[in-house]
Amino acid sequence: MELWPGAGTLLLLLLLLLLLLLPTLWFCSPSAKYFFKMAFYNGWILFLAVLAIPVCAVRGRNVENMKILRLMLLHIKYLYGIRVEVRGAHHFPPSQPYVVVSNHQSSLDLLGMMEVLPGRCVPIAKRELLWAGSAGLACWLAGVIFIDRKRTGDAISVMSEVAQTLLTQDVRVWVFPEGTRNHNGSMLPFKRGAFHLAVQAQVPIVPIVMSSYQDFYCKKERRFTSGRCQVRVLPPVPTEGLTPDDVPALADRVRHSMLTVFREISTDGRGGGDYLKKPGGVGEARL
Ligand SMILES: CCCCCCCCCCCCCC(=O)SCCNC(=O)CCNC(=O)[C@H](O)C(C)(C)COP(=O)(O)OP(=O)(O)OC[C@H]1O[C@@H](n2cnc3c(N)ncnc32)[C@H](O)[C@@H]1OP(=O)(O)O
Ligand SMILES: CCCCCCCC/C=C\CCCCCCCC(=O)OC[C@@H](O)COP(=O)(O)O
Repeated sequence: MELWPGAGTLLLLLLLLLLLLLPTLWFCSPSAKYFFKMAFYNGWILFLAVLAIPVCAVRGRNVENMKILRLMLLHIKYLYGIRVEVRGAHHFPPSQPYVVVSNHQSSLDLLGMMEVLPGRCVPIAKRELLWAGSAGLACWLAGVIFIDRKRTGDAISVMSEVAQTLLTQDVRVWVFPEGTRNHNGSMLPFKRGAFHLAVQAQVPIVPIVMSSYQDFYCKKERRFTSGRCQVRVLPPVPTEGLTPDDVPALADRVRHSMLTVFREISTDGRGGGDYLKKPGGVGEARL
């Protein structure tokens, strides 16, 4: 089935060109390596999405398709020499709906997410991702929930519908409560939608912390080498009996516990101690 005549060939030629350029990487400047690696990361994901679409299309839009996307993305960490260590996976509640909240540093979060993604768990994504070519269609087929961050009312009604779906279809949801990628370490203030969602559905919140990528990746410094990242699953936070009035305190409490763990498991980009603990460290400057 020729999806888009010529587009697939074009994409393949682009990938072949990128692979041919690979050996020249060793003689390039660090920033050229950064750009090449990020271009290949997005290009490779777009290519994998082209392969995933016909397989996912068999079921149509279905959260079970997230398994296919996960299987297709798991190998990428090896291509980039990123060791992902998972701790606390036993905290995931067995066979029940819940809301996962995790920090969001970069599109590399995909690697840690895919490492621990529970079954029937779909991310909430910005609407722009729907137009990201084949990746958008693959996400749509996998049941990814899209929200328009610029229209709070619409986003809130989408999230309210999700609260029903969680229970009626035994689905879990993965939210990045910072609402955007945070390249500077620490954690941005949390948006409250994920917490309203969990309270409306009266399901637990499972906080997940991905350690800082400063050791091997920094967008500002155009640095992208190999390294390691820890994905820490924290104990579930119950929401039974909570009401919308409890949401601000709940969001702050979860963010505080995640920030504490983020500091514990993160080191600075120069292999030194915890870059957030040093006086005036990036994280403290932002607290
Ligand atoms: C192989 C192919 C590749 C495939 C890749 C596969 C994986 C793809 C992965 C892709 C990963 C992509 C990852 C990405 O794309 S990350 C970017 C998208 N994600 C997000 O934006 C995070 C989710 N955002 C939210 O939850 C926000 O809260 C929303 C958007 C809903 C509003 O945001 P806003 O900016 O307005 O701020 P606010 O939170 O202070 O809310 C304002 C007010 O509204 C109240 N309120 C909020 N919510 C609710 C509610 N539900 N019921 C009742 N009330 C609610 C709230 O209490 C507050 O009122 P008050 O308390 O001040 O009085
Ligand atoms: C990233 C979608 C925007 C259109 C980009 C077109 C090319 C995209 C090519 C391949 C897409 C790879 C899918 C990566 C999945 C993770 C995406 C991601 O991390 O999006 C950033 C989003 O969390 C927050 O966006 P902002 O930090 O507010 O900006």
